[in-house]
Amino acid sequence: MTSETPPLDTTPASPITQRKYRIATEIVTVDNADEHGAASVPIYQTATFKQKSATQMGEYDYSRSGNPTRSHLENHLAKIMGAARAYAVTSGMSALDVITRLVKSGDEIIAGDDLYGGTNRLLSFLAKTQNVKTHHIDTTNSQSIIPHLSVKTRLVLLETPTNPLIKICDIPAIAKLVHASCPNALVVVDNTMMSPYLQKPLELGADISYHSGTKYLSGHHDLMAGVIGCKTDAIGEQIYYVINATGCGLGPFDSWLLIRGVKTLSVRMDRQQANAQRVAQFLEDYGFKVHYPGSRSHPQYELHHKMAKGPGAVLSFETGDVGTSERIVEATKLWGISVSFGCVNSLISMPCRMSHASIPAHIRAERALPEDLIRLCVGIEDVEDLLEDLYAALVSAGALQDQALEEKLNRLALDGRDAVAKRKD
Ligand SMILES: Cc1ncc(COP(=O)(O)O)c(C=O)c1O
Ligand SMILES: N[C@@H](CCSC[C@H](N)C(=O)O)C(=O)O
Repeated sequence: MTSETPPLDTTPASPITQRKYRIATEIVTVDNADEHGAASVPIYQTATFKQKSATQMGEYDYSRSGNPTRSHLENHLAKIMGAARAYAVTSGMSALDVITRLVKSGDEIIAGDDLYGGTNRLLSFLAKTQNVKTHHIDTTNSQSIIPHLSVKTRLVLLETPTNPLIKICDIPAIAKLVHASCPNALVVVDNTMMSPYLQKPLELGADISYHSGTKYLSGHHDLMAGVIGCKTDAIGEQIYYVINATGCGLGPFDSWLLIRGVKTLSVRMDRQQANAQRVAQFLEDYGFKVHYPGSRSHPQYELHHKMAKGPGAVLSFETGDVGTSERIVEATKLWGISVSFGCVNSLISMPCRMSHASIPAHIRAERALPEDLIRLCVGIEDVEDLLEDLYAALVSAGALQDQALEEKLNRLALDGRDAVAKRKD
């Protein structure tokens, strides 16, 4: 697709009320006017497109510039994100890379003090190599942005909820402050944790909303992708220019996989967050400090629910001891030890050892990121199995006392060792 081609109108409406379909319907309804009536969007696995003549160019010429499978995905994403334009690129980091290319040497970025480790790494790289300074602030206090706003401010980069401390910021309030004093600044929201099903930053005042499509949008950890949604065509033009110039557009097969994955977003998310709610409650009942916007104890519970339709399925909790946390993570069986989130399978990780290990230890300490923090990404399994597995891990790690279960777990471990020894004999 060329930068001039407007997205297809993919906004069907209810025949009775004439209003836009509800988000769960929009998510699963991928328009596909295929000439053969293919039920699934075809994969245009091609680098080039033949032209009618030397002077008459078709809609597509080269897949770096545009590909019909990617266009289908992008039109669909624009619809569900409420974006004028949406673009699909090769990873979430690639999406942020494209966005930060709108920043020039001497400009400044304002970002949170709790944010994904890879984002922190890219911002540090820009500071070292491009003379682009980032001010890291506590985004939970909207006013804390004011002293840093200036003519140099080009991007204000927000996560809400943040990864991994699940802090919430007030998108409308911050966007208002930024737009009032810095007309050239763009408010950019990393909406990976929520997905457009739960939260639509562009409708809350953001100029750009982006996602790691690797996570909820695809849902199965079988692809890497990034998605950029733009509030206006003018911003979309700038973003498209960078994508075409740098060549990071998503390939046809991954575009197809992402179309397939996104169709089940609402059912996955409903189930995942229902499970997460139970897991958060379970941990709170045992006295752990839990970070989850579905918990009434979350300091910004009200604010989060003003902006989002649900709490999502990522939560973190503290045990008070790094060794205990390591033992818990290693004792789980159903919860896979893995970075990332948004997958249908449940995952457990220690951010300071894994996803946020690239943030130097002294900066993690300055930003009060607890070293013992455990992050849970809750999947679609039967929640009773998830709770039993977590309970057994907490007991076996010594975080909870249950002598009968401890003895049983020890017996099972010994039986297991005996069985292995017998097999070797
Ligand atoms: C909040 C958040 N944003 C962006 C990214 C980057 O996405 P990707 O891994 O697809 O590059 C990640 C994780 O990797 C993330 O957790
Ligand atoms: N080795 C990777 C770690 C990726 S972390 C992925 C995800 N965003 C998460 O929060 O778990 C890296 O250093 O980038």
